[in-house]
Amino acid sequence: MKEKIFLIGMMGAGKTSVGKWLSRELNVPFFDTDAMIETQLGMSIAEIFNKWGEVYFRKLEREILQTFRDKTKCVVSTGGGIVLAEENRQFLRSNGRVVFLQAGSETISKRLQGDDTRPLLKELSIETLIEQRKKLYETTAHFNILTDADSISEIGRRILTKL
Ligand SMILES: Nc1ncnc2c1ncn2[C@@H]1O[C@H](COP(=O)(O)OP(=O)(O)O)[C@@H](O)[C@H]1O
Ligand SMILES: O=C(O)C1=C[C@@H](OP(=O)(O)O)[C@@H](O)[C@H](O)C1
Ligand SMILES: [Mg+2]
Repeated sequence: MKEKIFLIGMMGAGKTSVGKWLSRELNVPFFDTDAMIETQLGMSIAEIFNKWGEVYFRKLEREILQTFRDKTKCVVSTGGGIVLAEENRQFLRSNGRVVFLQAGSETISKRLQGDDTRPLLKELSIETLIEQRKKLYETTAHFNILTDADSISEIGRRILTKL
């Protein structure tokens, strides 16, 4: 593998889990944009949304993404809303291989049941978010992978065959 791999897709699609698996398999560093933001501020994503709001979070997210310009081989799991900014969509496509992890709303609801770490779900339904973002994920990614029926390692292996 010569390049950076960016995982995009809805919350609960498995970006963080599959990204960790891929980085272990490929023996390259793993990054998660949400974890990087949390470390930078010393606050959880939910706390950042609560205290500073989504607009500020998106600014941090854009800045964090830019730090990958100078990095080489690695796996990057992004936050589900990274594609909302045109600047990020362009950056992702021109700086690595972009994989859209796709999951249906039922799968996502099941996976995120009882989860209180994703503040946006308090305001918007999963269906609405999919509706708003599906096209953006599709046009940003080099290819997509359906994740509803497979385990994390199976999804990881399917990505490896397509890279
Ligand atoms: N393919 C899968 N099968 C079953 N559970 C999964 C799968 N992918 C992710 N999960 C579970 O769904 C939840 C959200 O996964 P996560 O990797 O954090 O997704 P994302 O980073 O895309 O929001 C976690 O509890 C994770 O264990
Ligand atoms: O879809 C979104 O807008 C968000 C997804 C989250 O990341 P995951 O996709 O890893 O859950 C996190 O960045 C934040 O809660 C906002
Ligand atoms: Mg994640």
